[in-house]
Amino acid sequence: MTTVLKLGGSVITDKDRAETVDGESLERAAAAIADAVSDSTETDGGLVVVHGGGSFGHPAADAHGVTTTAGTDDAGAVTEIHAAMTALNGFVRRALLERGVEALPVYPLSLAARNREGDLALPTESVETMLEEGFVPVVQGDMVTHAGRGATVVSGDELVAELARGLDADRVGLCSTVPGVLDDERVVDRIDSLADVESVLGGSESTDVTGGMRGKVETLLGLETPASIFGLEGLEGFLAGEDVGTTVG
Ligand SMILES: Nc1ncnc2c1ncn2[C@@H]1O[C@H](COP(=O)(O)OP(=O)(O)OP(=O)(O)O)[C@@H](O)[C@H]1O
Ligand SMILES: C=C(C)CCOP(=O)(O)O
Repeated sequence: MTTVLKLGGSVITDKDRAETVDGESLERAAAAIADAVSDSTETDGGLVVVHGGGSFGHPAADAHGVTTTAGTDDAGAVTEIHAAMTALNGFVRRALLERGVEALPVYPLSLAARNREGDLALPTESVETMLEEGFVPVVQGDMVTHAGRGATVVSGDELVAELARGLDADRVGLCSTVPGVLDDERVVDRIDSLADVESVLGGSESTDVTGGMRGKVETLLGLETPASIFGLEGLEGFLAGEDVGTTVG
């Protein structure tokens, strides 16, 4: 089984304090991943970890007026946003390495690009070889060059979708601050089309340049592999092969 798991920036950072990690949540996520990597047959085919921006990437991108569609030609701005994400990537990898997970960084800025239509091309050879060699790739939401627009943001959710396609992943999970997609505080079990949930989907409570829950569901609906959206309390279960939270697709 090849699994692609996103740790939402809203989970592993304090979204209301600039560039601050939520240490307790990151430790809890890293412990669940370390257990799964050492014990569970569910992750035998490899586990790719992707992480979002939280209070690292989003405020930096917002300050420069950059989103997934609004770009910049300013290399200083691109580097600043990229550096904020790289700093968070370092925290995630350190938490994993401390628990014996052989984590390696993957920086989409140097690997991926968007064409004029905004479609993302993400070569997967390096991630595939990392998996074959027993490493756990840790891929950050990032900036990418974008034909005709300089550089734009690439969200962790888009990277999850591209990696799931490119690696032909068996399981996809998005761990966020909510226990799933909520409809009046109740977790929606399954979403097959955007129309099912359009009225309840919103953005994010904090600064978020990539579309919050609505962007997440839209991105996941385009996938062949069903994807789960769940909270930190569902992470162990997801990694053990259980159905948790909301299934999209
Ligand atoms: N119907 C809904 N159900 C659940 N959450 C929703 C809904 N509508 C909007 N949201 C918001 O979506 C947020 C989750 O999206 P967000 O983009 O913040 O998560 P993330 O992927 O974990 O973080 P990041 O984008 O920083 O990586 C929730 O915290 C909530 O505020
Ligand atoms: C803001 C940047 C650079 C990445 C955002 O990724 P996301 O938090 O998954 O939407």
